[in-house]
Amino acid sequence: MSKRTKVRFIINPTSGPKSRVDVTARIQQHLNHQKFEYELVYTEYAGHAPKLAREAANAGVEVVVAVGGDGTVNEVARGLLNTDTALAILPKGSGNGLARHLKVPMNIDGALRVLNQENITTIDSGEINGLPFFTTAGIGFDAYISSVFAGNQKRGLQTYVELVMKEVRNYTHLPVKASINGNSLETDCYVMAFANAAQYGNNAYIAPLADIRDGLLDVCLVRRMDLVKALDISYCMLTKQLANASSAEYFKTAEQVTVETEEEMMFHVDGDYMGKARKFEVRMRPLSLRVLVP
Ligand SMILES: Nc1ncnc2c1ncn2[C@@H]1O[C@H](COP(=O)(O)OP(=O)(O)OP(=O)(O)O)[C@@H](O)[C@H]1O
Repeated sequence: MSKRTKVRFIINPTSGPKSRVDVTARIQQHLNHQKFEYELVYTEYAGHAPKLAREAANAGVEVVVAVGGDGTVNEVARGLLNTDTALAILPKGSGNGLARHLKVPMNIDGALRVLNQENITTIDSGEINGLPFFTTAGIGFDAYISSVFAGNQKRGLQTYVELVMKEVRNYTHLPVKASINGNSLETDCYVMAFANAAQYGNNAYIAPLADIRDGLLDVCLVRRMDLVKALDISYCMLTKQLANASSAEYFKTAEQVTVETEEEMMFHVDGDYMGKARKFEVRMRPLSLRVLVP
């Protein structure tokens, strides 16, 4: 028998809805065992997955599978950056932005079929204040929502939408100084989203023009918010029209974006709240991660 590909599944037991499919049984049933030899490891705490992924890469494991949502994908992918080991995704979160962008099926069996095909491409990643992101990062309202969502007992899309509807009136813009494509900009900022992939997850397209292999950062700025704009932006996100919407401004850049604020602003990385800062430096790392795609 020819040499089998080594695969490590890194499973976040806390991610996704409570009623979950038995992932290990599905792997046993649907993985092509003639092609792959595999092991399963479980994360024991937040921040464990990068170590588990890097350890696998150093040991010559060819594919590491993130079993979880975008937070888990971020942690696993971080550990694999600039290595020969490829990332695969078994989506188990509520948003699954990177998996959706890459057209990985949302069901475990379909995602395992993608794994079995072993079709690999290389994608960009982004970095905000030195922290890697693969889907989106952002400052302002979306980070505020991720901070509130993190403390919420209930998860899922409905909870998320309810939270956004409630908090959109409570959150207010802050003045920022930004440098984008060599232009200085003094503006109010309700939200500034930095995108590698086109969507936040759940088919909410914050950056419909994003190409994950073009080396470019897509930036979406909403200066101020009111109810009419909130409805327009929601509609445009769901219909992939945000790049042309009057309520938002959209840029693509190959250069570093710098944003400075007097007052600390919250930021997130792939939907996980990261804290506050007064200065943000955002850049791309072109073609820095190998991934399995359909
Ligand atoms: N064993 C663990 N215990 C507690 N937290 C963990 C553990 N393993 C990973 N985490 C943390 O859980 C966070 C959320 O995981 P993930 O995004 O995969 O699931 P989710 O929040 O259910 O999905 P979504 O983001 O799509 O809603 C990760 O960022 C990670 O830091």
